[in-house]
Amino acid sequence: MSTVFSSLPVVDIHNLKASTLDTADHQALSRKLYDALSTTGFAYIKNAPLSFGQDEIFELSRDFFALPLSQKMKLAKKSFRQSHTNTYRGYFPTQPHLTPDNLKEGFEIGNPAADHNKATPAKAQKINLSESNVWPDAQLFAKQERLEQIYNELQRLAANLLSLLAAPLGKDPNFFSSWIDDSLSTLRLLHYPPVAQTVSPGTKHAEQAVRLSCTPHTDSGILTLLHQDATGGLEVLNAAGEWIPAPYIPGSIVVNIGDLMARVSGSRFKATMHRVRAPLPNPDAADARFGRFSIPFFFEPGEVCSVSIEGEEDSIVYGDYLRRKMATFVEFQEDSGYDTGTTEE
Ligand SMILES: O=C(O)CCC(=O)C(=O)O
Ligand SMILES: [Fe+2]
Repeated sequence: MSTVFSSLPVVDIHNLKASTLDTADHQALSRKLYDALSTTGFAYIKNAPLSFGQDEIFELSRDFFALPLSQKMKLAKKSFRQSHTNTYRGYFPTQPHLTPDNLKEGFEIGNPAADHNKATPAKAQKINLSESNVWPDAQLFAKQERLEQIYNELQRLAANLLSLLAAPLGKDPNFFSSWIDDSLSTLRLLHYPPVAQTVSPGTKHAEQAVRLSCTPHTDSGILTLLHQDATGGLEVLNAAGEWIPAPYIPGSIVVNIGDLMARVSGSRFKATMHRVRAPLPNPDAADARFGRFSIPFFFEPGEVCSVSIEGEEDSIVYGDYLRRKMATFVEFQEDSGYDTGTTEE
């Protein structure tokens, strides 16, 4: 359980830019991050060493989602288009018929440098966790290479943050190193279309009238690095049961802990519940189809990585853990509502 916070801590990580951190700076930064993640489970980080900013990453994301649905559906995962071979990476459309309070479309990519020919357990399973990425035609979307660079930078940043956390957790400095090999991290572009806020008759409490586009959840994995646009709507649950807004702070990204990392840390790190309020229609927007955009990067270990859990004798094989979790994710349920046989739209 997190603490009774009323705002989220901000941690300036400009020191990370220095290639060799002096020990005192390193320890101070480790401590600040540790304090944030062991109380609220969430923090804004500022001055991250990234080559791209808010404007670039969201322009790129808008370009993707502005593609016609027929083009995006060419990249749809097999659960939406049975004739497709991509089971894990690619596009998922909104599913208003299944989840009106989870109204989002997304595009997911994995490690661009992964060796897809390597034999992994995934090949024999329904969902291939190590499959290659799928991309729109380059004439329609020219940003594949840039997105791959962004993936690599976020992966490096997550690995650096993890290495800062090893010492305060009392772990060996290389404790997280094996998690980087063949990592299954996911970069997920998300778009939440605008939703008219209709309050059902008889709704007494403001809380019941809240329209959501992402239902309350904890992230399942290790560490999430989230870029969000300036629309607002992300809220984080404190220990008193209050939803605390986590609006965009210019120049920041949000970092939060997932369930597995909470276990690895012997519950010292908190995997805190969060949700996203549905964005309102904005008649002044340049494109009225657009509501909110966000880009979580989920840092994840490799499929065969053995993750040791504090206080538990047996370690967990990450791929097995992920498959069990995925059985509960709506984007991975078969959705015949989208399939019109084998014909492409
Ligand atoms: O869109 C957001 O701000 C949060 C998304 C999120 O929590 C998730 O994808 O796990
Ligand atoms: Fe989340």
